[in-house]
Amino acid sequence: MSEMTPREIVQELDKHIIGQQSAKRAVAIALRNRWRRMQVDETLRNEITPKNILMIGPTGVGKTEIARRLARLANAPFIKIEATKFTEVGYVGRDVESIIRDLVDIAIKMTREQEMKKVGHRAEDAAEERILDALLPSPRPTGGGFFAQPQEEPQKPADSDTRQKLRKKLREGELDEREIEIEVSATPMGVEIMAPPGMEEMTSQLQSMFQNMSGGRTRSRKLRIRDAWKLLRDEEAAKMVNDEDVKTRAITLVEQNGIVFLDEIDKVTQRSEGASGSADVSREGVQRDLLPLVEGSTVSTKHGMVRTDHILFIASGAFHLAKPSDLIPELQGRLPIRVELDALAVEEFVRILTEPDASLTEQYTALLATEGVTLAFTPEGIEQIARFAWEVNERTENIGARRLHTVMERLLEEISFEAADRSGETISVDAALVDKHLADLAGDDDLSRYIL
Ligand SMILES: Nc1ncnc2c1ncn2[C@@H]1O[C@H](COP(=O)(O)OP(=O)(O)OP(=O)(O)O)[C@@H](O)[C@H]1O
Repeated sequence: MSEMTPREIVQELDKHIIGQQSAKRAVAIALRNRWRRMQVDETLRNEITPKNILMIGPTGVGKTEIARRLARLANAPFIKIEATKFTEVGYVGRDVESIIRDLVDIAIKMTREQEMKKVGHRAEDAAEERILDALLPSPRPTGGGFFAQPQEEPQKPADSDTRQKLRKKLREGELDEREIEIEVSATPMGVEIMAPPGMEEMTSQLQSMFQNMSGGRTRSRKLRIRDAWKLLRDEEAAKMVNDEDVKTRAITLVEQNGIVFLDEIDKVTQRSEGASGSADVSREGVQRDLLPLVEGSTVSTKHGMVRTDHILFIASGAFHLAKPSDLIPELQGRLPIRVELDALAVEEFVRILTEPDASLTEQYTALLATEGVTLAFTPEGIEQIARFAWEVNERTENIGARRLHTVMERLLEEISFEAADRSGETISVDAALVDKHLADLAGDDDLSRYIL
């Protein structure tokens, strides 16, 4: 659990997202409240539910980015889902509980990766032994035991001279390209088991039944040592990680720390674009379906039951036509914190291009540096890019900061293509260069619509 104070959280978010202070503050408080909740005594703790957030703002201004970065800071499992997905043809009636199931899958993956990292060193040692065993015939008189299985040996034999030499070479990477034959566990059968809704727990039982049937079988593979090493390391790490532990921890992680980002919530209100007759019913139906999740219910997943009471929900929408008050009252009540995000103008675009960690200009500069080309952005050049992106947004469709990606790609297309032949050059991205590459698009709305 993150122990960062709201101020620290906002400072961290500032490294990636320009402006939008009230949204940053709201999510920072929500995160800190989780920590606070864990400090109060247990009876009270169970009563305290998160104050969910409704983010209101046009597309591409950082709503998702704020939530995603927050999740990363908090090491929280995170899922983004479009509320409208549940109104699509073919999806009608698709149970919204799948959001939680997907979130649990994400948490399992996160937890397993963390656990594998923890046993990393031990796994690397074990992999090294197995490679040495494959390189050196086993010292024991076991007949054809060329591929010894160290995990079954009660004690490690002392290194012989040759083994020591090989170990040294192996560590220095001298043997990387050499081929060896190793025994690896046969990949589990490609059986994907789908259980009917509500009976997801059955899937994991069936899955493990199938896995037992394939029962620890191995097959031998010929691989370069470099590849074999990775494979064996992962295999050893997987053996050291306890799946049941991972499951339990992942479920706790979801229950206590999970974040669900519900995008386009405004589109499932009655007043949303193109709303008519029967569509209204299904839109409101989606809100009704979502309500139990947000209010707190138990969802059955293939890894176990998950309570949703303490999951943080961040709903978001542009609310151009609909208003938050068009949501069903119960849902409005469950999204008590309202924050508005501002539309972005030229000034913000300039900052987005240059200030965040790994900003777009930094990314392109680094990419072209690999070709020996130095990109030098001048302040006027950046200003011009920002202005251009803003104008296209105004004239065609406002897609917020996303426009910067398409504009930058277009601007640097020629340079990217030729970079390999221009090693050693320094290219100044100034106002003149920006004009030269983008001028033909500047006056042509139709062309802009297609290209940018
Ligand atoms: N204020 C900002 N600062 C830095 N980058 C931003 C900002 N706003 C948007 N971006 C960048 O623009 C892209 C799109 O932003 P984001 O996904 O947050 O949009 P959004 O507001 O959630 O829109 P939508 O509701 O359509 O999903 C991201 O790559 C993000 O990095």
